[in-house]
Amino acid sequence: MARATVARSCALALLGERRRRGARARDLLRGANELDALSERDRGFAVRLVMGATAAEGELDRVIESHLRRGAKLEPRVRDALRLATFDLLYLGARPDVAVSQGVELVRSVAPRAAGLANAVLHRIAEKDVSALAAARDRVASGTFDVCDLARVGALPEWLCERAVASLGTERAAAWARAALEPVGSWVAANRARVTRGQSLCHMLEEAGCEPAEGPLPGSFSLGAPARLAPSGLVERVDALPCDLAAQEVALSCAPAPGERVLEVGQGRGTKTVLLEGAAAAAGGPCQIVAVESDERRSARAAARMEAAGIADHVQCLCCDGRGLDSSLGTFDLVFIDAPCTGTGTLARHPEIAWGLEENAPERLSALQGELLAAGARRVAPGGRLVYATCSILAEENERVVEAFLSSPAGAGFELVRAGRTSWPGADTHFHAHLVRVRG
Ligand SMILES: C[S@@+](CC[C@H](N)C(=O)[O-])C[C@H]1O[C@@H](n2cnc3c(N)ncnc32)[C@H](O)[C@@H]1O
Repeated sequence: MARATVARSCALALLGERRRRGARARDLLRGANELDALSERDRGFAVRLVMGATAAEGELDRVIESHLRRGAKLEPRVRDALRLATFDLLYLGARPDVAVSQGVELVRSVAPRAAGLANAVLHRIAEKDVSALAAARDRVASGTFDVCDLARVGALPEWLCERAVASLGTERAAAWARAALEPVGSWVAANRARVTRGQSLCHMLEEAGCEPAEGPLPGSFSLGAPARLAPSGLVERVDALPCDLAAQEVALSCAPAPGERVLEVGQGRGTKTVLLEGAAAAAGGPCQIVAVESDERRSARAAARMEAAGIADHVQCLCCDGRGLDSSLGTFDLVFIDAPCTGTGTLARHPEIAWGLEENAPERLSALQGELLAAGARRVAPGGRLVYATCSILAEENERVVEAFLSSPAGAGFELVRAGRTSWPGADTHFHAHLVRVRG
């Protein structure tokens, strides 16, 4: 009897740990000692399995349950093993006999008595669902698909696919769904506010064994060996900022001039704050940023990060609600709203998002987004810029929010300069809209 491979066994252990600790897959994988014992290849496979089985969770359960007796209950660790095997079978193109026998062995390793059930279920999936998915893929490729096909191909909830089609049109929605389970690139940005170190980041990344390659944006690098980044200390010292190309594009598109006053709403951990300071520094000198974040822990972490980045003298971190900004803050040359959103442009990087979202999340968030935009607009100086950004693909969080703002009293005196989504292959999708205050 073949035993489950070491990569699959490791993936099963990690999936179980994730479930027990309620941890996010990415956080768990970052600190997982189990992975260190694996070869580079096995490590990559185990990571792919954990990320994929998490991202596809709801669809894998639908498929598995369609072959169980009604009301049958699965032990959580048996379900984990079946999810891994089903993901392998359907989405990684494993040879069916290999995926089935490996899945059975995985189940046997945690619950020997469930091996027979696993064998029956996985055989049925191999017989029925592999060809059904291939047919759905063909229809998506030829543009003759419906929402169910899109949901199967991307292992996504149908309601989300429906909204993606309404927001993006069929062609871009198909590309978005197909990319949902694909691994994304590992990108870093240089801290360009720290000029001497920023200039040699490529060298430092090489020395750390990260295999950097220069990216298409100033200070951007893709990493061939991203696992080497954490131990290098470059992130801790804020020489390098782990940051997808789409997020880098958004920050660079705002590029404050030296000496400008900037208000950032939704600072999070401060990645874009450093990028904004870096853009100003590259243009000749620092800008002055007031960065607002409502989450206390994040705000405190951002403040510490600004110290480590060497820009604390130019950045004031405020923990408060961006909807109630104090007028004593004055006005700003640039107000940048990095709005909380569904994150539907980052599914491949954040595998919990798709099946964790409630159907009313876009509406709930768009109300908050509109309020943040209106409050931020009040702090824009005459002639100043207002930039609204999300990492969502959905029109209700993007275009609709900007349109509602422009047609409301808060939007009087603002003009839309440009708006659109980022479109780097193998990267996240962000939305950014640039407005100017034309009247006082
Ligand atoms: C898209 S994330 C920010 C990402 C961050 N700017 C970066 O570059 O890493 C949005 C942030 O807005 C914060 N937020 C949510 N509601 C807010 C509110 N009412 N006022 C201020 N910040 C808020 C969230 O806590 C979250 O950190």
